[in-house]
Amino acid sequence: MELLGRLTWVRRSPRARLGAPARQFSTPRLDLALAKTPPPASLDANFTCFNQNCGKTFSLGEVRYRCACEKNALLDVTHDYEKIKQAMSPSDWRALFDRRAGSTLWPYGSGVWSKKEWILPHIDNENIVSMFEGNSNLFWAERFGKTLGLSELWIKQCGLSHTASFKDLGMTVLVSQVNHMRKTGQAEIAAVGCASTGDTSAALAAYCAAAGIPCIVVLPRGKITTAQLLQPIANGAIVLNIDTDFDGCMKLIQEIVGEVPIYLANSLNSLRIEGQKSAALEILQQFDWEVPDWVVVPSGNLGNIYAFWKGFNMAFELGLVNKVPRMVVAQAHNANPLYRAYRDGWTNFAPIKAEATVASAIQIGDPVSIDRAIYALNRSDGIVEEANEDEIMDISARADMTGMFTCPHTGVGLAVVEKLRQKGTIDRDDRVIVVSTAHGLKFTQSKVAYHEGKLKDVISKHANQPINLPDKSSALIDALRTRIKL
Ligand SMILES: C[S@@+](CC[C@H](N)C(=O)[O-])C[C@H]1O[C@@H](n2cnc3c(N)ncnc32)[C@H](O)[C@@H]1O
Ligand SMILES: C[S@@+](CC[C@H](N)C(=O)[O-])C[C@H]1O[C@@H](n2cnc3c(N)ncnc32)[C@H](O)[C@@H]1O
Ligand SMILES: Cc1ncc(COP(=O)(O)O)c(C=O)c1O
Repeated sequence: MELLGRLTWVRRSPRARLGAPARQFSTPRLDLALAKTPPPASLDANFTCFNQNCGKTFSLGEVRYRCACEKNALLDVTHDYEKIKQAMSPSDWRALFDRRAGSTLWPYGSGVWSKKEWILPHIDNENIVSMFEGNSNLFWAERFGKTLGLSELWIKQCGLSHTASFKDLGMTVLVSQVNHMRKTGQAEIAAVGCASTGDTSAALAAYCAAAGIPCIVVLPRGKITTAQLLQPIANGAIVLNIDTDFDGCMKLIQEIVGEVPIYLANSLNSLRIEGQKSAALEILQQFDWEVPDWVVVPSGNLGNIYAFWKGFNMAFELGLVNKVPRMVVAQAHNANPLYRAYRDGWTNFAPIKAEATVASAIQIGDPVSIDRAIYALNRSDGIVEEANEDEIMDISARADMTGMFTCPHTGVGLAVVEKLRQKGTIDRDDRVIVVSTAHGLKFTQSKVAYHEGKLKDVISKHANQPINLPDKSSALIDALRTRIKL
């Protein structure tokens, strides 16, 4: 309670300092200035069974992760497209989103909450837990793109975020809904919990700490980076380190949430997908609502590929754009169950035991969102491609030498682009987006090992070592002359 009180104080402080009156969260006058026609309050969203033949719906206020049908199917948050169309024309929706992006207005300046009516329309603005996430840069990899024979390679830098991965986008939505349910007394939720390969737990811990909600994270011991482990520790989460892999942690957390009032925050929970889809809408905004040709998403549990497709498809179905890009799932060879199924013509999907990979956040062999991913790929003429350890680290090093600082997952995406370009699947003039899912600074261990030439199965062709020298200018100049013409 005390922390919740403090959050209110944080939000009030800028206005208080300016001597402004007490905070009005949903500021209708400002919203009017941002959108000539404010959307009606009647928009709403529900959980719907992902199995199209079932169609059961449930309130978002219910604690529920799967349908009640015999298939135990996943859920999807659904919106009434007719109501959205009636509320405003496509050009007015585009204008509203463009005006809000990056503005100072709570909560609409957030990249996620700037699309509130398409995400969680019903939630009270004062119950939203936001760190003004999203609005991440779309980096034009001009020099690096040329080396791959591409004129338009763009990197959506989702790692430029509060906890340094795309997980913030989904977690603001999930934790806001939990906060809303706790505040309105809709559900008894003692804590929120997740299994994680490191980034989900970091995001959950931060958003829970901001809201004053207890947080539990279940981690595969020794299989995440030091930076990722430190994040939930610093944010005061209860950190459970288990001698298993991510798939094992996922099973454990699902068993736990069935028995005690802990709310599940993995992307099995479709609320996460709703926030993550906002990054697709941002990409459209960043191209002035022109649709790119390819969007490549490094994937593990397969929630994010569906989230991106859903964002693009929503803009298409609602008439804001005229097509959906081709979606590409990029997997690490050591954790490639979807790639195997795709390669075999979708005849059979079988979970695997994922092996260790430098792309440790996607070391997942039994992806929960398998049905969502196949659905998205089938509807976007999608592709699955893989990259091995050497390919991941080699391309990451080459990209870094053109000014990036890639995490290994972004390396998987880049390696896949290189392969598809070499095969001629991607054309020279195609507009290609690689989703950078996390910040490279969370994954320094593998980068250091690469430059020291110590990584298993990797040839460090582009290793760059610091040159240790005595405290003498002549020694510096001699050393420089061995590297550049002076
Ligand atoms: C300085 S306040 C200005 C007041 C604002 N016009 C309003 O809605 O009342 C807005 C800025 O604070 C930021 N911000 C970040 N976290 C916030 C939070 N938790 N609550 C409110 N604003 C936040 C955003 O960067 C935003 O640009
Ligand atoms: C995709 S371009 C769209 C073209 C743009 N309207 C123009 O001025 O030509 C705009 C986006 O690219 C981004 N951007 C990042 N690095 C850039 C760079 N080096 N050159 C151009 N745009 C860059 C920003 O995120 C920006 O939102
Ligand atoms: C950095 C990073 N990239 C990619 C992924 C994969 O996303 P998804 O599990 O939704 O496929 C994750 C998390 O699992 C991640 O942390």
